[in-house]
Amino acid sequence: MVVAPLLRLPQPGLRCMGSTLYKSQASPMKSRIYSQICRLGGQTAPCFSTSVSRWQTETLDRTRNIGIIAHIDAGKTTTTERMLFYSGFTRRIGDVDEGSTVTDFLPAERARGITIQSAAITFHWPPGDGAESQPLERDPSVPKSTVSHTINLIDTPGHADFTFEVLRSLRILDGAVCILDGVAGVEAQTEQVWNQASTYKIPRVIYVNKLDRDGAAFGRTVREVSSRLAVYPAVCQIPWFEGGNGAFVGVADAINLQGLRWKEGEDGRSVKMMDLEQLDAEESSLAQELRRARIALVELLSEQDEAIVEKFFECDEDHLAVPPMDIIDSLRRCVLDQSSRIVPVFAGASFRNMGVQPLMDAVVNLLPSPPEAPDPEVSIGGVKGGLRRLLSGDLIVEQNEKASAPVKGKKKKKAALQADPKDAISKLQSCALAFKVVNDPKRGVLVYVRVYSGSLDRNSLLFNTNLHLSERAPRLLKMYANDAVEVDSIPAGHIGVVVGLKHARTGDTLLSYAGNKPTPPEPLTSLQLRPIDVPPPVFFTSVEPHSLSEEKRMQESLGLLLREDPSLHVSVDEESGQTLLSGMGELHLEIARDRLINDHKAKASMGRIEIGYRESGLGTSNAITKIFDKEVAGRRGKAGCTAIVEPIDETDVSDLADEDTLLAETIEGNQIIIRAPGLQVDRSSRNDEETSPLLPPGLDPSSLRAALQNGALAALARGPQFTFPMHNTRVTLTLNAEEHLFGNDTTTSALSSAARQATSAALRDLLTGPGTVMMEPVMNVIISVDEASLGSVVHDISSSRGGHILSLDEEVPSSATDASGSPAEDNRPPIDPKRVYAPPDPFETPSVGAEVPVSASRPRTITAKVPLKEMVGYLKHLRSLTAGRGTFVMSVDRFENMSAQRQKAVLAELRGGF
Ligand SMILES: Nc1nc2c(ncn2[C@@H]2O[C@H](COP(=O)(O)OP(=O)(O)OP(=O)(O)O)[C@@H](O)[C@H]2O)c(=O)[nH]1
Repeated sequence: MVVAPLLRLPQPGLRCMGSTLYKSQASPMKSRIYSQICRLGGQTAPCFSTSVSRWQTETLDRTRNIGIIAHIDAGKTTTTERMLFYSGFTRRIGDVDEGSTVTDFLPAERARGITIQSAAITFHWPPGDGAESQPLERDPSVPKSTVSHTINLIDTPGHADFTFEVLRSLRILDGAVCILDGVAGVEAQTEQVWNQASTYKIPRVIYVNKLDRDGAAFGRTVREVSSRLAVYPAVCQIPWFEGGNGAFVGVADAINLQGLRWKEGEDGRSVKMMDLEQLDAEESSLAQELRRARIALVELLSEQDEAIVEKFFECDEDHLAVPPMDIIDSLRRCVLDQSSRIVPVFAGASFRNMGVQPLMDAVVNLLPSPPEAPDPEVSIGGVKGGLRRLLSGDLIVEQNEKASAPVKGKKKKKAALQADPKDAISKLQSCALAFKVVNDPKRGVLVYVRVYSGSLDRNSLLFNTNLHLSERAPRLLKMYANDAVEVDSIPAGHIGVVVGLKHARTGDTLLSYAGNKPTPPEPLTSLQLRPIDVPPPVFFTSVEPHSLSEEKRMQESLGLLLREDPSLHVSVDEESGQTLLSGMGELHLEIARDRLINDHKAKASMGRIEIGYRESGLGTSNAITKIFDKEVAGRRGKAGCTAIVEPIDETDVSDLADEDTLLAETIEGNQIIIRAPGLQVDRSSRNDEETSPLLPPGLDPSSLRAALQNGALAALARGPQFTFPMHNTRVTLTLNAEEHLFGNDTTTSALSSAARQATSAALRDLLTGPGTVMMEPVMNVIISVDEASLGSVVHDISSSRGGHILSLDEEVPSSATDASGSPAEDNRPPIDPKRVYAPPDPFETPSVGAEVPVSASRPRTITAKVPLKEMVGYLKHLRSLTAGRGTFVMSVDRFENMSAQRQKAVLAELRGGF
């Protein structure tokens, strides 16, 4: 029984095995591995000692923080389960279809067979004690996969509704395995996730799975990789089909020039290995193809890597003679070099337990360790750049030079940056990104963190730069799916869990710093690791507790859900008192409902899931002044302000800020401008606090600003005519000290009420003048179909669904597929798939490797803009139009004004119910 790392140099004891099964041999190497397996077989999870003496930076070289990304159903969970099994982490292979997997451990995930939450798991490959147990020096003449590595694996979800879950997980990865379905090839969602990974410059390898299925086409998939993902596929393995077109039985390895054959029906731990001569005897056409694959591989690498060219000449220009170790080194250099565009491709059928161990070797051999990964982007005081540059002081120096001319409305931040930022940076002890918050029924709320610099220690005070508060980290854990071990610190480059945090949410940046101050020195308070913009939620539903006594518990559960997933939003409709939950998609809200009711045991029900329409003004309102004057909780409150509302297109507020501007900010599609002429705000105080001689004691400009902003936001949550939230609306609030401040009676709650009343009145004023309009979410839709169904799908989108077709290309414009909204890849020229090596697929003519077949099954991509309403339930319809082959992805493009006719129809439908 062998769980052998395969993509290594042939070992003396292994090389001679020829066509005998590994299992029956007893080389010294194998018996070492065997004893490890037996030992690991006796426990469900390998144990870390609580002292992390070797869990330090020097072990980082043997650590991989990787993720698996793919289209839904490509086989991520199935492959992960095999990885856990072969590494000795589990003793039996979990099955997605039976609901017994380790990674999909939420009840909702097991029930639906899809991955919803990303789970972080640590295991070792090759089996052993991971990075900690290894000698620090490595023999460079053998592959990295000959020594045990620590793999932190983040399983990312594949459904489009969970785009932000994917993005959040991607941010913390140093490398990724992209799994493709060998039958479906590169699908629309693969492109989407691929482009998201490109945004973060994540080095990747590709694994073509499901090659055991009828219709599997490795060669076609490889060519699609070049044409649709715009990278050069470096074919490292080719599939082994019995007799050329029979059952899938293994792979031929172009790096080591050997055949690997698994036995049908076994758990995959026994692998028959054969060298080229043996392969010639057993499967000669495969051996010939393997030679072609090796030549193509060396040729491709030579185009990008000088070192391999030298080796090639040293080997008398014989492609087959180049040593495997040189090829591995060259591949690694290309994978880590962002400009190379080379992506190694591997083959397998995880469900049949074939191909997973070589893939794990590739993870260790080819993907980067944390220090080799691209410098993570940070933003600090309005500047963006790499974390390593920030820590070395370069980023701040550069910014100081740029910041010498002050910019309107941003004086405070610039001033802070100029106040010896280098000194502040030197006080930074550690910074980490909370990438996942999970409510564990036994352990409480677990905050998964990736530490980027320093070491996050137990009991240290963590400042949350998103929430601007500090909390202590009482306990730290190293996680194994749903098993955990306590540790004293989590060093840079590693992933761990903080238990006991009360506030930290998914996506927050946490840092510890030297000194006893309650907040870190400026500009550290604004440090953000890889911030992401979350687009507005487009579906909503009401949540109702079963009884009044359940209200508190329901709100607590909702609070937890929001910490776990900040792309969910909760609001309360002021008039009806209803709690509304909004999210990115129907499935997103359905899952939230399941989690609330089944996992959090909240006694509540959810209403129908509806589209989140918006409302916007068609012109500018009159200036409306309101004075709030009322006794609240035994205390008189009096304050006033003037509001004007108007529609906007632009979201840039920097030009609107002047000396009198207290706030100019865009929040959720609306702008709030607060002006206070003559308030004489002094920003020069020693403690960096603002003051004004005109404000009553206990009120400072910062609380005045927050109170007015909250009031305006509350009013914007409900439009005057259709009661949908306002969008594309600018509210300008003006506070005149003489008329609107009333000494000690002016409290923050009175100011907030005055702002709310004035804004609401200005919104109502629109109805007697220009009026308002309903807005609807319009989606960027990318549909993948084959040539035969192209016509009917295009017709359906443009005539029945009121969509605009933007393009009918085979190439997908990468920016359109990037749900993060940022341009994904640079504009690199497309790659001609005809120039790419790919082995022939069964039943194809041998020349097919150079020829792209033009047939009815050629994949086509339709890019369109379609109102979200018309996309509800679209998948089912698309499947019926395309004989089950079509897939699509969509992301919010923008909210658009609706025509009077469409508005009338939608309102009638809403009143009458769907
Ligand atoms: N024939 C065959 N089926 C496979 C293979 N790998 C996975 N499957 C099946 O494909 C389906 C989807 O597999 P999963 O592992 O759940 O896919 P996933 O990518 O994790 O899906 P999500 O979690 O929903 O994103 C399951 O029914 C698997 O049994 C394979 O190599 N061959």
